[in-house]
Amino acid sequence: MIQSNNLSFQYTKTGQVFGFPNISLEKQQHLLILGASGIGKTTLMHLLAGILKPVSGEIIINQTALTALKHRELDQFRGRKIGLVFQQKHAITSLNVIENLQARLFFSKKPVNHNKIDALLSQLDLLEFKTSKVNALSEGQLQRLGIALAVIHEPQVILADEPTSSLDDVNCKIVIELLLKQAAQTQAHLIVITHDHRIKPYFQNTIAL
Ligand SMILES: Nc1ncnc2c1ncn2[C@@H]1O[C@H](COP(=O)(O)OP(=O)(O)OP(=O)(O)O)[C@@H](O)[C@H]1O
Repeated sequence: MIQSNNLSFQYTKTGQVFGFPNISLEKQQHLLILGASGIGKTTLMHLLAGILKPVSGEIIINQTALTALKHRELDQFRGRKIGLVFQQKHAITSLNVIENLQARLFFSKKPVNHNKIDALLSQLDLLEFKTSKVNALSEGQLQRLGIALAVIHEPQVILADEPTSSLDDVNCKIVIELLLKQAAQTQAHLIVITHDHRIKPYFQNTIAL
């Protein structure tokens, strides 16, 4: 269950005040958040991930009020319960594919299960690149690694920032279907924040910023 009420945010004391619509998702429901460039989509994603603290309002994820957590508790909560698919690829370039996944599990304090890692890499068509260095991967492979890094620790919420906007129609379909499949496998909520209207048909719940 995810709920947000009366969320607002300001980057600086005299800067623009961002107000966000309330979110209410029941178990396993997904959400598409649409909005034009600069409207505050990434800001909202960072609030939902606990990276930014709202000026007012509250966010509750499966009985935990993010807004009541202290800095360290919030970091732990994010590390264990949230999976982030970033706009920019964020794998560690000095490590290979499997080492990146192991590092992610280490930071989440989750055990390394090699069968699970192989199964995920296989689903994402990355198994043969398991020992490849990140900078040897293609753009599409890097994007799929981004998804693997977001879901390997089986988060309760997958937050994806513009995962499809730079993709052609074929790859857009592949990526959104992969994200939905991963969410279904771990019974996670999937929240996609984007200006890409092509993925609207995949979501029952939509909010426009
Ligand atoms: N760290 C920051 N300090 C001050 N202003 C910021 C900061 N980050 C973002 N902003 C401003 O806040 C507004 C919203 O930014 P945000 O990145 O949330 O928009 P967005 O809807 O995700 O845009 P895009 O689709 O172009 O990525 C923009 O005007 C941006 O310049």
